[in-house]
Amino acid sequence: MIRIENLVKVYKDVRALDGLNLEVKPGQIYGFLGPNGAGKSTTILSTLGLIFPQEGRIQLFELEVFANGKFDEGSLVEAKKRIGYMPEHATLWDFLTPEQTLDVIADAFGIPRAEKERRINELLDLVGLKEARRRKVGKFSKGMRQRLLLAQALINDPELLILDEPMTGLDPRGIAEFKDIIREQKKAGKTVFFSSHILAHVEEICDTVGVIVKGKLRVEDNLDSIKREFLRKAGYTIVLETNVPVDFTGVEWKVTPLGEKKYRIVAPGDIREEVHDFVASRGAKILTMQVKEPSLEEIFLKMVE
Ligand SMILES: Nc1ncnc2c1ncn2[C@@H]1O[C@H](COP(=O)(O)OP(=O)(O)OP(=O)(O)O)[C@@H](O)[C@H]1O
Repeated sequence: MIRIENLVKVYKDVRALDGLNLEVKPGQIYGFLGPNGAGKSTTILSTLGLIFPQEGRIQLFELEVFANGKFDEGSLVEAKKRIGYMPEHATLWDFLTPEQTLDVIADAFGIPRAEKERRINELLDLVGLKEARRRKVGKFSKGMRQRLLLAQALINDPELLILDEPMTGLDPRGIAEFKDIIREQKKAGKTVFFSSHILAHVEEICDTVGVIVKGKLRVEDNLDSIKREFLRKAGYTIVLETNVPVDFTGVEWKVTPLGEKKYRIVAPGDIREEVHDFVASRGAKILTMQVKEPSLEEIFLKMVE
C-alpha cells in the first residue's frame, strides 16, 4: 500500500529523512514509532505530496507518485482519493457540530446527498459521537476531537488510513477506545499506518512496527520478533555448585565465588549453552538461573539511544 525507497528530505540544515525505506502491506496496522524529531511527520507529509523531498521513490497502491525528484500529480490525485488522512495538528470548526463538520467534508469529496446522510450516521456511530452529534465542537474534550478527526478521515471510505500521532494527548481510556476503532478498521479490510512517539500506543494492535531514528528506519518487524531479538541479549545470572573452579573466559562475564564450591556467574547475554557444557563435562550442578528480560520500553529506549 505504501512503499518508500531511499527517501531524502533536507530542510535548510536539517537532514530530516536520510535514505528512509519502508513498506506497508495491505491489511496491516503499521505503527510508525520514533522519538520527537525523528522524521515521522516529514515522512507522512512527503507521502501525501504536502512537502517536497529531494530524493527517493514513493509508491502508493500500484501508483508511483514520486520519483526522480518530482511528484506525478495525476497519480497523486488518484492515490489520495483512496486515502484518509488525519494530520497531527488539525483544526476543527469550533462553532460547528460533528454532524455539520462531516457534512462540509462530505461535500468537499462530492459525496451524493443520500449516501452522505447514511455515511455520516455510520461514522458518528463508529467513533462514538452519536449522542454529541448536535453539540458544538468548541466544547469537546481532546478525545472527542480526535474521534471527530478520525471520522473526517474516513468520510471517503478510504482503503488506506494515514494518521499522524492520533493518540497523543488521550488518556488511557481514550487510547483503548481509539485502538478499538482502529481494530474495527482492520476488520473492515482497511490498511492503517499511524505514527507515535509512545511505545504503548503501538502495543496490542500493530502487526508491524517500524522504528525511525534520525531519518532512517532502524527496525521493521512485529513486536514479538523485536522482543525476541533483544531477549537474546537479556541478562543471565546462574549459580553453580562445582568441585572444580569455574574458569569461564567470556570477557563480559562476571564470576564471583560464593563460599565453598559455589559460584555466581552474571552475563549480559545467553550463556546457557556454555554453562551446560561446563556442567556436563565437569559434573557440576546448576543451583539457580535467572533471566532478566528487558521490557519493551527498555528495548525501545535502547534502539533510539
Ligand atoms: N519546516 C521545517 N523547517 C526546518 N526543519 C524542520 C521543518 N519541519 C521539520 N523539521 C525538522 O526535521 C526533523 C524531523 O521533524 P519531524 O516533524 O518530521 O519529526 P517527527 O518525528 O514527526 O517529530 P514530532 O513527533 O516531534 O512531530 C526535526 O529535526 C525537525 O526539527
